[in-house]
Amino acid sequence: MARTAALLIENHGKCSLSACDTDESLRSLLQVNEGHQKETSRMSLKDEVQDKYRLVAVIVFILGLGTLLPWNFFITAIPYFQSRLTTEKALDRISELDYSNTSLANNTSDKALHSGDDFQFNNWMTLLAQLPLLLCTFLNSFLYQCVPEKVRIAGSMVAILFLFTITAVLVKVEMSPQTFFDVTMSTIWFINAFCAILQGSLFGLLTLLPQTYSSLFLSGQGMAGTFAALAMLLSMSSGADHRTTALGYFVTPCIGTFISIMCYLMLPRLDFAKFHFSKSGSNSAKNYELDTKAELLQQEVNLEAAEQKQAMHKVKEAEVLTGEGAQKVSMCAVLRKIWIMAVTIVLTFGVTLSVFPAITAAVQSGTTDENWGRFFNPVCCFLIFNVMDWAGRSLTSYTLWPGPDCKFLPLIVAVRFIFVPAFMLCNISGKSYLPIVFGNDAWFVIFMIFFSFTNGYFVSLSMCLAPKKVLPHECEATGAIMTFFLALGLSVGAGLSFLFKALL
Ligand SMILES: Nc1nc2c(ncn2[C@@H]2O[C@H](CO)[C@@H](O)[C@H]2O)c(=O)[nH]1
Repeated sequence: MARTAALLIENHGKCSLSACDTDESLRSLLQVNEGHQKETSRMSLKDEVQDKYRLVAVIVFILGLGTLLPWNFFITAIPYFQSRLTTEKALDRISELDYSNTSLANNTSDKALHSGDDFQFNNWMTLLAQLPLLLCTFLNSFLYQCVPEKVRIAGSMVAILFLFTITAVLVKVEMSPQTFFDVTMSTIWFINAFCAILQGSLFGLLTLLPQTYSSLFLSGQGMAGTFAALAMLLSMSSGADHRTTALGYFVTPCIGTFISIMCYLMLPRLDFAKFHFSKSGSNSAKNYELDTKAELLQQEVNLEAAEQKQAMHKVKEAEVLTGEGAQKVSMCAVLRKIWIMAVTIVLTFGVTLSVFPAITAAVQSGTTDENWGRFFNPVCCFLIFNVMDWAGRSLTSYTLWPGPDCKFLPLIVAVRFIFVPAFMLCNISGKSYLPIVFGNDAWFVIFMIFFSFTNGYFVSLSMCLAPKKVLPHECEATGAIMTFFLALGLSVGAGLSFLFKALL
């Protein structure tokens, strides 16, 4: 190992010397070489600092779950919001009627109850959740320089907790449907704005931890939807009345967010996190370089003599790359390399959000079984979506088909557009233009399984393949660009949902 370390230092010198010949570059090269002694002790320190009991891993998973709680708890509760808006709107209309004409009263109240979506709640909710995500992802890229990370993360979580508490309290407060709609939409806007700042800041923090922790964070995000669907099913099966059920349901994310805050506050106390977070922003590029070498060195210990040659090649490659790291990263150059992945994620989320949840949540069971009718939506729409979405994301741990060089990926993903008419032709009441072709519940379940699985798979695939198309020093920029396109895809889909709803 010592011999390899010496070779590395020698190599580093040669490589960097050929790459740079100005005084400044030579000075920085000397600094880097001076740092090699520190590097060796850092490497041994890294060996010692372990994630005890995998506590940091668990906390990162919970934080991931916490970031997508707001979006998932709001979409899963669509029937609650609609029932509140619909019933009260219907009552409003009934009170405006001339009660001497009973049959008219019956007809109109029936119509009002069935029109259900007078406020276009699903569409507005989707749009007002995703637009702040897009805007605040932008905002966070400036905010991170002037607002400390602790304030952004802890502040956002406290704000989310406060807004969830308001939502839970509102369950028991009577108000006019219009006021209820306005207050709910404002809550959705602000809760998702804070959520975007939280998500962006946590992604930034995660770059300081080993890569497996980013996967755990994404996994936690994937579990948030399942958590919300299970919370809904549990509160529904408690047998309590509608309002108490909704109250129990909205108290769950309050507890979840509180636990996330506690977890975040615990994080800097853990040695493993302390060690990684001590890397300051300015040092992170250098530390990345050191980490890469430490990992290469560790790998080499176990290599046979023949394999060592190959490993040295890898080291040289890393040296060349870190040499280039000193150069400025051009966003346009990175975008040119990853545009296929960017288009893929926009198309995937564009198709998904254009029907989920705006149209899928309006699909009803074709059976007459009242009990199944109540559970149809939380189970067949939300639980299936979230479990299969998570399964699709997980599959990318085993395969990354069709690989980073496939030029047809956007075309393959565009095939998912077929799900849009498929869902539109399902059992949705009150349609004006389209017939019900897929009235059987089994059709909806089959569509949902393929729709959600491919969503999870292609989202994760594009996020995993993008960094493979760029050099290591361009990875951070790649992450930022992909996060922007992820948010863009969600917003485009949310906007399209209005069009598809109007075509029903
Ligand atoms: N990563 C990420 N995915 C989101 C966000 N909002 C909605 N989604 C995804 O949108 C889909 C529909 O809920 C699921 O795959 C969610 O994970 C967000 O803020 N971040």
